[in-house]
Amino acid sequence: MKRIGLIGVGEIGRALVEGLCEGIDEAPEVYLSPRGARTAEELAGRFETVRVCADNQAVVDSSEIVLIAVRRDQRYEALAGLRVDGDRTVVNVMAGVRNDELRKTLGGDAPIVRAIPLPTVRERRSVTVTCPAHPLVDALFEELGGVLPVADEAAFDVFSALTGTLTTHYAYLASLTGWAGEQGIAHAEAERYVRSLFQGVGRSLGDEARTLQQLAADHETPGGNNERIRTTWFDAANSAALTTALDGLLSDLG
Ligand SMILES: NC(=O)C1=CN([C@@H]2O[C@H](COP(=O)(O)OP(=O)(O)OC[C@H]3O[C@@H](n4cnc5c(N)ncnc54)[C@H](OP(=O)(O)O)[C@@H]3O)[C@@H](O)[C@H]2O)C=CC1
Repeated sequence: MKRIGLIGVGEIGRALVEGLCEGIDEAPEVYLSPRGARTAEELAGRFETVRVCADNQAVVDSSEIVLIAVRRDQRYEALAGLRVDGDRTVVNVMAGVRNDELRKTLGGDAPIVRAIPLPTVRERRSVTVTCPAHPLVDALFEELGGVLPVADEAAFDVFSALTGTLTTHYAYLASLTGWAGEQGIAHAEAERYVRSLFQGVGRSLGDEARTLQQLAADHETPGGNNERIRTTWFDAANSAALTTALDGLLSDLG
């Protein structure tokens, strides 16, 4: 049975513990840092294999894999004086902290793997990008919905940039709803309809036999309404603006 430690039991930490333990017969042992006390206590109360440790070093000492899930600026305090030797593996989930930066803050010579878990690990439905590949860590994320190991942090940054597009998607749907409201449609009706439209998109994305281009083509009548909006709104200028925003984000991540 795996022993997993978690330093930083906040939003993503909770999602990871729930994904690892909820409804699992042989859940791993999970050791939590004491900070984020309310969440840590609640998780330990809910899951038999979850325990809260006295301090962060006790988390390390109890675990084979140690996930570091504090905020970037909290890492100095969280990791001060901590030693993680080579018989353990560290998973760095902090956005914007490269593995070599973390290495400088962390005592010991444990291998460090970077990862981007998303909140849907809670339902074991999220593909997690890791760097570099590591058998234990990749097996852990495989159980949480899948793993996508990449060769270097330059590739990792490209995937990080993609995760930055999620809330824009919700804002786009809210804009569609707002536009319908301006045409006199009741907000609740517009929102219900937009949600239903795009839940259909979500389901069709699960059909991996068709490429994204095929899915778009299959939903579009030549000369029809979808083609009209795609070509008049998502035109060359709009597409170039998206590329510029992603390029800017990528260069800041690097
Ligand atoms: N939220 C997300 O969807 C994702 C987040 N991440 C990354 O995960 C990290 C955490 O994000 P998120 O969960 O949203 O943040 P939260 O603020 O929700 O959680 C941070 C947790 O760290 C705890 N903490 C602070 N200082 C220490 C310390 N010295 N020792 C132990 N624990 C400490 C906090 O405890 P207290 O409440 O007591 O201050 C809190 O529980 C970030 O680096 C973020 O970039 C990565 C992928 C997705």
